[in-house]
Amino acid sequence: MMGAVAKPTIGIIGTGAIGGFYGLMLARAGFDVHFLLRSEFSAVAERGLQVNSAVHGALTLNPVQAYSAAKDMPPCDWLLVAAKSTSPGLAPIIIEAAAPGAKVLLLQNGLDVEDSLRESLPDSLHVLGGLCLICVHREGPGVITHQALGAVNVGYHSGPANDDAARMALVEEGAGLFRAAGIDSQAMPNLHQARWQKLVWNIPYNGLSVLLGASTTPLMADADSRALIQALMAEVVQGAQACGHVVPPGYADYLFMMTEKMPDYWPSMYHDLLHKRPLELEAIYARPLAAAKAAGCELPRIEALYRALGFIDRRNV
Ligand SMILES: NC(=O)C1=CN([C@@H]2O[C@H](COP(=O)(O)OP(=O)(O)OC[C@H]3O[C@@H](n4cnc5c(N)ncnc54)[C@H](OP(=O)(O)O)[C@@H]3O)[C@@H](O)[C@H]2O)C=CC1
Ligand SMILES: CC(C)(CO)C(=O)C(=O)O
Repeated sequence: MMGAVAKPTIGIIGTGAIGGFYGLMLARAGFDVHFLLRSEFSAVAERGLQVNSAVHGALTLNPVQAYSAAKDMPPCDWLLVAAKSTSPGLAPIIIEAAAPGAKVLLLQNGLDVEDSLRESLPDSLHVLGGLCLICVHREGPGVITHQALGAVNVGYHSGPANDDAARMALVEEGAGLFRAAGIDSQAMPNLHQARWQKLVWNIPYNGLSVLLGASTTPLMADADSRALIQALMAEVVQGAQACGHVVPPGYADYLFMMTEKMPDYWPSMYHDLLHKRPLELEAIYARPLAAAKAAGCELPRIEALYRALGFIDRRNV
């Protein structure tokens, strides 16, 4: 008789909107999920996590296996890293919570976010990237609003898997966790390319929400902001292509139309502005600009947006 396959132990590093939402969904699906928190630790330890979802209804998880220090967490087979790309010192935390040969899945926006983490992690750990196509934000301590979408697409970055079959097996294992929790998840054969593609949305909307103080509905209702969004999207496509990546024809138009159908949405960068947290400018703007420049491609509109955001970010203390 075949023995039952043990479910992996999952650690959430950074239980905010993304970590809280996916962690809660995985825990409710029966996975053993352990949540690392910082400012919201006491609230979540006392009252649990709550997700008010326009897709799944009102969901709660109480009690929560909550931790204020990684050293107290059990060794985790999968670590879902959902702290912002601006959060310093994640590598030692990950190392403390990782089981031998653990899979570290970085659920952040931006380009090359895995590269900087990889440098500080032991070779024995796998690093994967997850692209979250979702609209979630923190409403209050342990309370998350989920407005729309939800998929996580997974790709392999680096680590001990030394051939395509081994890498794809791990990607499928990661995608399988989300699917088991009722979340759509596709395997991405080229993580770097997929990160460029996601920037076609994040570069215009994240930055313009901060610069113009506007959510997606007003941005999509005004002729000037529409033109600006489309011009910025076209530059991201140009940058991706200069770096050798394929962006399918019509992809920017598809994202533009998708945004028209989305409920009114404030991108996560706007929430950072509001709460006086650092903006994710390095990952979402500086790295793509530098990569395009190195490939001989100037992106003047994105550069102007980046400089304006830098000004705002430095004064937002
Ligand atoms: N929100 C969204 O809809 C989407 C977000 N993303 C990306 O996902 C990533 C996460 O975003 P989001 O969930 O919105 O951000 P949040 O600010 O809601 O969550 C980040 C969480 O990480 C915690 N954290 C940071 N550093 C540490 C640490 N050292 N130890 C423990 N906890 C820590 C924060 O704690 P504290 O409470 O102390 O700040 C916070 O709870 C970003 O890269 C974002 O761009 C991608 C797609 C959609
Ligand atoms: C809104 C959406 C779906 C765009 O890709 C998103 O995932 C984000 O805010 O980063």
